[in-house]
Amino acid sequence: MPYEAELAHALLTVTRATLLTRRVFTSSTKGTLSKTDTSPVTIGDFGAQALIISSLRHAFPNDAIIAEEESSSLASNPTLTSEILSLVSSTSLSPEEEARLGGSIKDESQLLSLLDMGKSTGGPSGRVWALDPIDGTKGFLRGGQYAVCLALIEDGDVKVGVLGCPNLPLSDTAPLPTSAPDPDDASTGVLFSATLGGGASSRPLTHTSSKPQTDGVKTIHMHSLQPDNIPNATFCESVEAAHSSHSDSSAIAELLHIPLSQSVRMDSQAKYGSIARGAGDIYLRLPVPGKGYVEKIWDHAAGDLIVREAGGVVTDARGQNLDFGRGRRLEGNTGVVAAPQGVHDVVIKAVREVLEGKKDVDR
Ligand SMILES: Nc1ncnc2c1ncn2[C@@H]1O[C@H](COP(=O)(O)O)[C@@H](O)[C@H]1OP(=O)(O)O
Ligand SMILES: [Mg+2]
Ligand SMILES: [Mg+2]
Ligand SMILES: [Mg+2]
Repeated sequence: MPYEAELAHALLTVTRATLLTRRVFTSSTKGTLSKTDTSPVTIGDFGAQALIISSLRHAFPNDAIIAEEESSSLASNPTLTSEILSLVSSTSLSPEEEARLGGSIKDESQLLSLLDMGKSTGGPSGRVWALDPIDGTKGFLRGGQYAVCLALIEDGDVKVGVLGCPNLPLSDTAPLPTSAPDPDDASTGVLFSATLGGGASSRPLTHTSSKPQTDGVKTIHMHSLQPDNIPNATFCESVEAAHSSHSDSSAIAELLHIPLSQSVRMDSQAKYGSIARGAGDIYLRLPVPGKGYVEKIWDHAAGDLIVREAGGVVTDARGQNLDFGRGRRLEGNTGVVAAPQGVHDVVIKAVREVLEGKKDVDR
């Protein structure tokens, strides 16, 4: 199977990092800092990024990396740096698995230099890994959903995508969660993955060295929805109204005769994983007027491939494919609309009708 080695590595490194973030999630102190753009970052984000970059440098030394965080956000904070080092030094993987990932991080200076190895500018050619060590940091801090996201992009196309979603139910048939998860519940925690042309899968996040990662793997599919049954669809969107316009999504739902009670708000790329396994149907991310926000590739690459491989279509709000070959951001796209193949056209028509009806608004 093409990209088999890359997928196996991505699954293991995302597992190790997600288990680290879970330890921070359940701890009372998360070492939260505010970045220059005022968004939050925690020792969980830094720890997960350093571990994943370290393993990628070990296994694929010639590949470029684009990652969200950088060491300057730590603002030379020695207390937090040493907390992160102790966090990355404790592992629940076996010695063999640790060896596959290149082992642990030696000291603070290695930790800081690894954090800064995700500064590639990307572009239309070559291999680049896109990493979001914690997507949905606000959800992570609120006790809600978050995801550890890693994708391999080659010549602008996503070839491998893995999402670690520690707070989603393991069961593919469980409904979209609407309340805070119980992190101690053994039926919580799932990994989603896909390779281009190889389909999409889910598997348990719970990991012990005696339980290989091939245990519990299931192929996942979106619901096959047709225009006639759109009113039965469930849609999901960001919790944060600053990230996706809630008023536009309500207007679109009304046009499609989808009751608003069928909307679920959750943080992070857990939305992509949820619709890919049929625990929801449509993901709407609608530009907020006046913001001019350009989406980052690490917020979408893995989810885009997982949904497409599960039988969905992912475009921006104008119906254009997401273009991952334009650098660190999705410079050619605005918003995201992900839906099953059978209804994506109808959903885009409604999205355009609502957004174009407000053309006078700066967006
Ligand atoms: N104005 C914005 N519009 C859309 N997405 C945003 C905006 N500001 C931040 N984000 C990003 O949205 C992602 C979370 O999405 P969701 O709300 O669906 O969970 C985060 O990665 C966050 O980036 P950041 O890391 O800078 O906070
Ligand atoms: Mg993110
Ligand atoms: Mg993040
Ligand atoms: Mg962030």
